[in-house]
Amino acid sequence: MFDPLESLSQADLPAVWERLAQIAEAQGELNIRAQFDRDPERISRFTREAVGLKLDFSRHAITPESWTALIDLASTAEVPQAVTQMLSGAAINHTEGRKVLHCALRGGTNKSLEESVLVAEVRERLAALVNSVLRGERTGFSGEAFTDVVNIGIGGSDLGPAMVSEALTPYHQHLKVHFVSNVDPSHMVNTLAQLNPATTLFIIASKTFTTLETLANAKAAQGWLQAAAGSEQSLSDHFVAVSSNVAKAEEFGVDVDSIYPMWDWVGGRYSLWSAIGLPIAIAVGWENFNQLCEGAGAMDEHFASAPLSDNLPVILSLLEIWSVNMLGAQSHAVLPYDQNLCQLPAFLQQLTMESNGKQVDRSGKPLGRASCPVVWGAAGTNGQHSFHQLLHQGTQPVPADFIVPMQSHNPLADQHTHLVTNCMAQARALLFGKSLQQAAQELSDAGYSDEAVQALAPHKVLPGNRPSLTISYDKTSPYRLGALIALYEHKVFVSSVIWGLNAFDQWGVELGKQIGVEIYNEIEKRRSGIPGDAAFDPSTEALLNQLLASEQIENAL
Ligand SMILES: O=P(O)(O)OC[C@H]1O[C@](O)(CO)[C@@H](O)[C@@H]1O
Repeated sequence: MFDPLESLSQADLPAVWERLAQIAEAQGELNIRAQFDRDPERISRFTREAVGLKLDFSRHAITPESWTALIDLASTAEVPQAVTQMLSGAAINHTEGRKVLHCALRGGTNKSLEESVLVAEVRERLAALVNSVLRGERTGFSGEAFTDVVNIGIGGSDLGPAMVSEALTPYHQHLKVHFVSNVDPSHMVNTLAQLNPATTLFIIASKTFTTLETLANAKAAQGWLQAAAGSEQSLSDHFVAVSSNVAKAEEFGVDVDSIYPMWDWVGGRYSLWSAIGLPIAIAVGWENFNQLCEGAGAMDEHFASAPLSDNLPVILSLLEIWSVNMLGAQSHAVLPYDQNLCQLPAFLQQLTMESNGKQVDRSGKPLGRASCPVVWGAAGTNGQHSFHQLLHQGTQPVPADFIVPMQSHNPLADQHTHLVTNCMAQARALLFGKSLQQAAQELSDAGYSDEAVQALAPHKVLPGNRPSLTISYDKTSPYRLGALIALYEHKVFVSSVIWGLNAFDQWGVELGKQIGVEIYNEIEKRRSGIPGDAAFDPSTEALLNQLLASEQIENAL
């Protein structure tokens, strides 16, 4: 198994890790607030801007000394060399022998790649499809224009397109886009209940075209349409497929002219820029989809060329490394103060945790240190009325990313000002907290007895000193969103280089799929009275028997 990143000479890394550990130990729990008094330059020292995204990381538990050592870590890990390898098309996904070229889908920093030709061809076909659907030229079996599009896909073939489509709601054209991912029949049934078969277009999105959930849902869609159209009608205009497995899509029954290829050098969770982004392009129109890709392309340029200390993805990664490996953070909150970005945390969960949730290094040896934190979050201000309690008073500090546009697409009275001020207030409350003395003073000012003050005050203490950063920008436009997503994609890559792991495979998801097939086959046998030959653990057996018994009860009714 050839690994192009083996050429990185990271021999001095252990010494830099050691130095970081010493700094962290000497620092202890850094009083972040005090750093602002000590260093009047702190804001400018720890704020950077690129592609219209302003990153203020002055509220993280870093000092000029630890920051210099962190930059040294990125440099000693040869991050710039790894970036060059990725962008030039080296097969850095070495466990699958694949290149990692999602950047080539959005212009690419390396225009001479042979893959760019393929990208251009497919984009031309996609633009034609999007325009014909939006203009009502491609029609369904009744000759009526499509009004609704259902994307059937899961994981990377769902989360990115669904998140972006919702994020860009203000740019929507006239077609409604729906997403069905779960094999739970309720997802498909609930979606179809709102739709007219004659005017519904389905996109079957699956890189492999072997994913159980997607194939089951695609079959259900075929049945639903056929039942409505009658068997003599051709349904070919109702189906489009996106896949790197064109033969399988054709075998399924999709017309070859309606199959849009992607390639094994695009990872599923990095694929929204490929034909997998088709539902986005139909939702917002081709020009806006292009803008999304251009914003990402601009972030690629920044990533490839900015010095480490000004490089936004590198900075996000180093803050993650510091928080996880030196301060012991086990989770990371993402808090977009933009309702349209409410699916961003779910998207970042797959991007981050499927990429870096790994325990061995590139050569298969145990990492020996923590890797990816648990990523979670929700749109503000909703999260404030739910889990922010834990952020403020829980026993584990959770570094938080606040993401906030300064302008709304929907000016409505003073609501956007309230939204942004809440974002500012949360970051400030996390940092400053409330001391026991302040809590006691507030209570006695409110007229509580001394006894009540003593009893209540500890419950009202917020320790503060909890790290956060802010990414602020003008407005959630396609271009800005493209840059934001690419920022996080590259952050994940930088962390993987520093941890020394492969961010682009996902072997951990396979075992559950295999066992699922074994259990399903066993159920089929037992249902048809054939004695089962597989023996599972008692807990699985108990559930399996419960399922069969409940089917018998249902059948008897
Ligand atoms: O696009 P496909 O091949 O259907 O895969 C869907 C998703 O399934 C996974 O392989 C995980 O099961 C993801 O990596 C991927 O995004």
